Amino acid sequence: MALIRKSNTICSRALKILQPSSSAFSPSGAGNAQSQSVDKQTCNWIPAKRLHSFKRPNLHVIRNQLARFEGGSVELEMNNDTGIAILTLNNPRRMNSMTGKMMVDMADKVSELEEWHEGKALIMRGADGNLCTGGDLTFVRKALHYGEEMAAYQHDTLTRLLNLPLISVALVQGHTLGGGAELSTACDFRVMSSSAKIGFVQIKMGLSTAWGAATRLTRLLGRRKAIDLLCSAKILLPDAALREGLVDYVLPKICTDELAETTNWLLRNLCAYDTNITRVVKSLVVSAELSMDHYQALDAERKLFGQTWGGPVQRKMLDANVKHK
Ligand SMILES: CCC(=O)SCCNC(=O)CCNC(=O)[C@H](O)C(C)(C)COP(=O)(O)OP(=O)(O)OC[C@H]1O[C@@H](n2cnc3c(N)ncnc32)[C@H](O)[C@@H]1OP(=O)(O)O
Repeated sequence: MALIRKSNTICSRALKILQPSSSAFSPSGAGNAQSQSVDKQTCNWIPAKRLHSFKRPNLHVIRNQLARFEGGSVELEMNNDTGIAILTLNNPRRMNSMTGKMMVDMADKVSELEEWHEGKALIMRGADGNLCTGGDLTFVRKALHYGEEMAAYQHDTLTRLLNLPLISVALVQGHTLGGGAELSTACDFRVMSSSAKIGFVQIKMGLSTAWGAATRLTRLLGRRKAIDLLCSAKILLPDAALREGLVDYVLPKICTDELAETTNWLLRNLCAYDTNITRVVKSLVVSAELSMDHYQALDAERKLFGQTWGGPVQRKMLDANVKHK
C-alpha cells in the first residue's frame, strides 16, 4: 500500500512539475539560444554556458558534499597531434560505477576540455573493459538523502560535455548499465563492443533517470523508443542496440584494440576535416538544439528523480542486491 501511495504522489506531483514554470534551474533566456555560438571574426567557439544564463543550484556547495564520497577517479589524456582526447572512468573493481569523487573529477575534466582549443574529438570509456554500471552502490547507499543535488551536479557536467565543440563518442564496453547507459547518451555517438550490453535499468531499482537520459534519449530516439527503453529496462546486445539507433557502430568481433579501432572510426568518418571548422559545425548543431528548451526538461527530470531516490522501491531493490543479468 505504501508503495502505491508513494507512486500516486509522484505521479500527481509529476503533472505539476511538467507544467511550464519559472524554476530555479531554467535559463532566463532560453529564446536566445540560437543567437551566436560562433564568433564570426575568429571562428572561436563560445561555451554554451555563456549563451544561457543558467540559474542553477549552488554547484560549489554540492561539489564539496560529493567530494566526500571517495573512491575511483576520472582521467583525461589530450593529444594535440591527433586532436583526440580520452576520458577514462576509473573504478574497475566496481565496474567503473561512479562515486561522488568521480563526479567531481569528471566535472573538472570537462572544464579542462572546455579550455582545450586544439581538439576535435573526445572518446569516453571505462577502465578494464566496462564503461560504467551507474552509481557506485556504496555511494548510493550513503547518499540516499542527496539525490536531487547529485542529479543537478551531473546534469551540469553532462550538459557541458554534450555541448563541447568536440565530436564525442562513448565506447560502450562490457556492462553499461543504469547511470552508465545515461553517460553514453551525453556523447554525440556510441560505438559498441561486440560483447557489450547496454540497458537503462533504473526503473528496476525503483528510480527514474538520474543523470539526464530521459531528456537526451527522447531527443536522440524519439518518444516511443525512449519510453520503451526506459520503462522495459531491457538490456540490449549490439545488434538490437544498432537496430534501435542507440549505437552507431559495432566493433568487429575480432578486435585486439577496441580503443584504437574507435579512434580510427572517428578519424575516418567524423574527423577527416579541418579542426576549427569541425568545432564550429559541432557548435552550430549544439546551438540549434539548445533552442528546444533543454533546461526545462532537465529541471522536470531532476525533480522527479529526487522523488524516487531514497524511496521505498529503491530501498527494497538495494536490500535485494538485484543483478541485471
Ligand atoms: C544512478 C542510478 C543507477 O545507476 S541505478 C543502477 C545501479 N547499478 C546497478 O544496480 C548494477 C548492479 N550490478 C550488477 O547488476 C552486476 O554487478 C553486473 C553489472 C550485472 C555484473 O555482474 P557480474 O558479472 O556477476 O559481476 P559482479 O556482480 O560480481 O560484479 C563485479 C564487482 O563489481 C561490483 N559492482 C558492479 N556494479 C557495481 C555498482 N554499480 N556499484 C558498486 N559495485 C558494483 C560488484 O559488487 C562486484 O564487486 P565484489 O566482487 O562483490 O566486491
